[in-house]
Amino acid sequence: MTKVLVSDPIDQAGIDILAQVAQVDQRVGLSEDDLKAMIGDYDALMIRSGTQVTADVIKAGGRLRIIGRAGVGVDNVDVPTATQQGVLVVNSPEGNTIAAAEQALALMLSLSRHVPQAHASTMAGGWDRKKYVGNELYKKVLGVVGLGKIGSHVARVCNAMGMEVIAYDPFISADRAQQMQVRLSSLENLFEQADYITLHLPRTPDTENLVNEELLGKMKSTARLVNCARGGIIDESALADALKAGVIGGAALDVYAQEPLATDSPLRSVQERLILTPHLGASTTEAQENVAVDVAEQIRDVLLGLPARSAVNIPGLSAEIMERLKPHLQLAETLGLLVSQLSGGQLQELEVRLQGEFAQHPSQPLVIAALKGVLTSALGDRINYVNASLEAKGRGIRVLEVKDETSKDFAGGSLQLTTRGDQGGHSVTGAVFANGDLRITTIDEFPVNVSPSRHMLLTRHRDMPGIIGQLGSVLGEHNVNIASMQVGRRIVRGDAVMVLSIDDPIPPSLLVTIHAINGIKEAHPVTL
Ligand SMILES: NC(=O)C1=CN([C@@H]2O[C@H](COP(=O)(O)OP(=O)(O)OC[C@H]3O[C@@H](n4cnc5c(N)ncnc54)[C@H](O)[C@@H]3O)[C@@H](O)[C@H]2O)C=CC1
Ligand SMILES: O=C(O)CCC(=O)C(=O)O
Repeated sequence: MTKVLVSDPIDQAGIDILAQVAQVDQRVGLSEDDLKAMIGDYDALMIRSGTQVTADVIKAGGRLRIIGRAGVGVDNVDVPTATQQGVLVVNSPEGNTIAAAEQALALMLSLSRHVPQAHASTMAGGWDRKKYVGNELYKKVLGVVGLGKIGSHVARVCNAMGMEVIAYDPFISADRAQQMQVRLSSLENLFEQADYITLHLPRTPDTENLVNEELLGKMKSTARLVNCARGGIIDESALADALKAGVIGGAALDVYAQEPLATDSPLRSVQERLILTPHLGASTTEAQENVAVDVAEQIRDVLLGLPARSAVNIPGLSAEIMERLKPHLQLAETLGLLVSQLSGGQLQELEVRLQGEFAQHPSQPLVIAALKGVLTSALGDRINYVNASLEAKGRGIRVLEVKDETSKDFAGGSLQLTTRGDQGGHSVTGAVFANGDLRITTIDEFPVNVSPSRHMLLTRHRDMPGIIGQLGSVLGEHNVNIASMQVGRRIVRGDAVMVLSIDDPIPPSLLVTIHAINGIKEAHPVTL
């Protein structure tokens, strides 16, 4: 029975999708130890930001195939360990973009018009119209740090509100910024010039405490800072001090270095000019339904053996590419399986050569598929698209990618895999024919035209009378049925290869007999 554990509150629409293919257990509020004890029974885990999916949790998930994060940030998942263990991590990169952007806008407006403070004062019986005089956003300078999905939506809305928008994002081109009517700036400049600063970047080792005492000191004394991105990007003690000393005009935070916010956090001692919300950026009905459906659909698809559209730990392998390149990926994996079984021994290098039209496809997914095939013989089910590159690297296998657009061997091009290792090397080529059929087109230097089949026997032998007959007899005597047979050779009575598709695997004792046939130089049973 396929089982999914849901360990954070998830919209019912997502649960209904998961229930189409699995037993769904909802257990909110588990400790790390509880999770470790339970995870071994589950094929998938669905979370929001509340669950910490640590390395130990992932390692305890013996049959865990996918972790779905109903949201953007995967900083509560140990992604490197998931990758190493071959566990796919998916998220919902766009489901809560608008919600988070609107939370930042709500906080900016709340800061400029003192909405929470005025509300509290009025509820307490007051009627203070002087104390809560605010400022307009119109014609003010907004500094956006991180001009990605959320940052650019904030920029668009604020442009429409008549603000001048500047941005700092080292990964965005000036052209792209210009299209959004945003002027790029240095981080220091932005902090000096802006009346409002809003953060929309990820928390990484580079961005931790990025907004520190020094940067806060550059802000105008009237300027206001909003963080709806991630806690830990702002040094919270330095911010508390800056607010108390009037170094900056105000701040509004939705996210914190430690969540829930510690009772003794220095932020709690700031009396004025600070608005705090408990990580509500994604908490709209619409966003929660979007992310739940988006991630549940991906979990369902992966459990059914289909690709996920927003995989975090398979770079370059989107669902769209998986679908478009399906036969090509199958070919790469099949050739990988084939060449690794021909090669044996310790592999040191794999060359992936994309020839003719093949060279126009993105190479990274094809390389990953080839590596998956190559490593399957050694690692079986443990290897998948998630961990293939990492496992290859860990084994010291050098991967070379070659694109040769000039090759004209087949209309759709061809793919060649060549191994080099302690037992020499082998090379196989294949193509995808118009109807999606896969063909093996060369084995080492010999041309062949073979459809891959589950069990095969490949020999390298001297091209001389009697060998084919003898091999056929030996297989017959051992009750191994031959489905098809083909010989490839370059010169008469030189070396040749024989490719047999057989209905049954070759037992080891039979292989010894085959090797003993005069003229047979190599014999490789292959399972694809
Ligand atoms: N408060 C909440 O509930 C929510 C928070 N988030 C958080 O919001 C943040 C932004 O999310 P998206 O816009 O969807 O991500 P995104 O990936 O579309 O954009 C992030 C941008 O930050 C930029 N960036 C990276 N390093 C930077 C640096 N050192 N300095 C400046 N810019 C840098 C990137 O180039 C990118 O353009 C993420 O941290 C995400 O986890 C997202 C959704 C809800
Ligand atoms: O699940 C949540 O409410 C948090 C959303 C969030 O921070 C994210 O998607 O990165």
